[in-house]
Amino acid sequence: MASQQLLSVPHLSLLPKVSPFHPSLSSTPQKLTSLFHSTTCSALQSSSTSRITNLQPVTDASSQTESNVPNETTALTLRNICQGFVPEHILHRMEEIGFVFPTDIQREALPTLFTGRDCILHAQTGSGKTLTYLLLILSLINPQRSSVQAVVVVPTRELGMQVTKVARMLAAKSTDVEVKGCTVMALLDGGMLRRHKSWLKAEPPAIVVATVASLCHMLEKHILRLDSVKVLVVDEVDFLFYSSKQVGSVRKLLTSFSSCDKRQTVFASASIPQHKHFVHDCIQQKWTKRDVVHIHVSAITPMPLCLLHKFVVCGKKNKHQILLALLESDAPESAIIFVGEQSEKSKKAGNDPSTTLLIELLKTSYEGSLEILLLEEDMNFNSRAASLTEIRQGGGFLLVSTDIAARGIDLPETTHIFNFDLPQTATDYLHRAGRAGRKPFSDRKCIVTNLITSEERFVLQRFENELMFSCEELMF
Ligand SMILES: Nc1ncnc2c1ncn2[C@@H]1O[C@H](COP(=O)(O)OP(=O)(O)OP(=O)(O)O)[C@@H](O)[C@H]1O
Repeated sequence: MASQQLLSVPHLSLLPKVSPFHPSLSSTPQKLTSLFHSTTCSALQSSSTSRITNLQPVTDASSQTESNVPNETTALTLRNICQGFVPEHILHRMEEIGFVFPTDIQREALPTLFTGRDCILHAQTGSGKTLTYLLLILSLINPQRSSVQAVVVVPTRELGMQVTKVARMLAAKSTDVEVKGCTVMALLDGGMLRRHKSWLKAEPPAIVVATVASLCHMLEKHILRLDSVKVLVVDEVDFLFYSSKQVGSVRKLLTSFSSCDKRQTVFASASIPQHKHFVHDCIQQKWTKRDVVHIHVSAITPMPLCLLHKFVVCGKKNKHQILLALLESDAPESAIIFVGEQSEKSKKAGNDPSTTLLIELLKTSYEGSLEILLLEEDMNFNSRAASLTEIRQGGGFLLVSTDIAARGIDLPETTHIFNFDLPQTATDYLHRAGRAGRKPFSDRKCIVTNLITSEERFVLQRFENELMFSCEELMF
């Protein structure tokens, strides 16, 4: 069967076409083994033991060491993996930003991606999937060509802005080398589409980061064409396929607006439910080529090990007071408080949404120093952008949000997550929790606390079973 064929050991020819001067070949044979081993493991089975140090028991969130940083003299670097594929000035920039050692997904996926194969990047939240696919894109772009050569599709404007920022940082024009930088366009819902139309016609950018609706609008109006696209990335692919209303447009994008034979296709997410089925669909539906590789890192522990999970059983009436008490006792450096979306029934009844009530409570009763911010779907795009900009300007924050902040948003300062309302599914729990613990080489433990009623205990237990983590009860 096709899917079995995919998961078999790759041929030696799948090894990256490394130049004889590649540093990985110039030193020890061990390094060649390491590159091959990564590719083999990834296509064969789930792997990754690189965070084994995190298995040690911990007691609190304040033990802040950096002991997971690889040994500088012996470890494989991102440069080792990318040299010969990614232009030197981009490697230089990458190191300047601080990306020196590969995370597990980068080490395992990049060699396979550089061979040109379609890949499904399936790795924990905060594991560095964005840099993985951006390095592939930057290895293929020709900045001299005036055409769209790579497209990254994202589910929300916020995630799109974040990916654009990282892409622009890496692809910026180099000052000391005569190399043209490549342009990155953010084609996102709520943006100025008229201005983008003129830009696309006058001088097409090399990379487009887009939300589905805005991208399809441009394609349908023939303002943008995907003929010269070498790589198409769909980030948070399971969300776009299974949870959003845009699945029809995503399918069209993958099959009608472009053909999988003419591009390299990359899907990324921390959660791909029934992934074997998904791989099968990818081939059957021609979303990818037949030899697509599913690269699954940390399959046994989908939940990052740096997260500690707790719960407090409380009544609906004293939830607010419990939250205030937790904020005082835990003293987070920065936190996200997730609240469920208001139901249609509650809206019709004219009730205030929980987010508004919570913000009011915090503004009047929270005595800490963190800045209180709100992010939810119903806000206009400018207010949404303002909230995230304020966060990114530094200083501690207390962000009250619906699930709009649950996917992809990277706020590495976040030390605590509070589920004021439980999420709907285990997958949603995974992504909410994963907004904390986003420093790949840090040993820092972050805390996820759930405020639940006694009837919700079994729901949380189900999430624990499904995601293989355990939650400790806090007594108040
Ligand atoms: N090689 C690296 N060295 C140091 N930091 C890195 C490296 N790669 C990525 N990071 C950092 O790790 C954080 C998480 O990366 P990223 O946002 O790509 O995670 P992700 O896998 O896409 O997570 P999610 O599934 O939640 O979207 C970011 O702050 C990023 O800058």
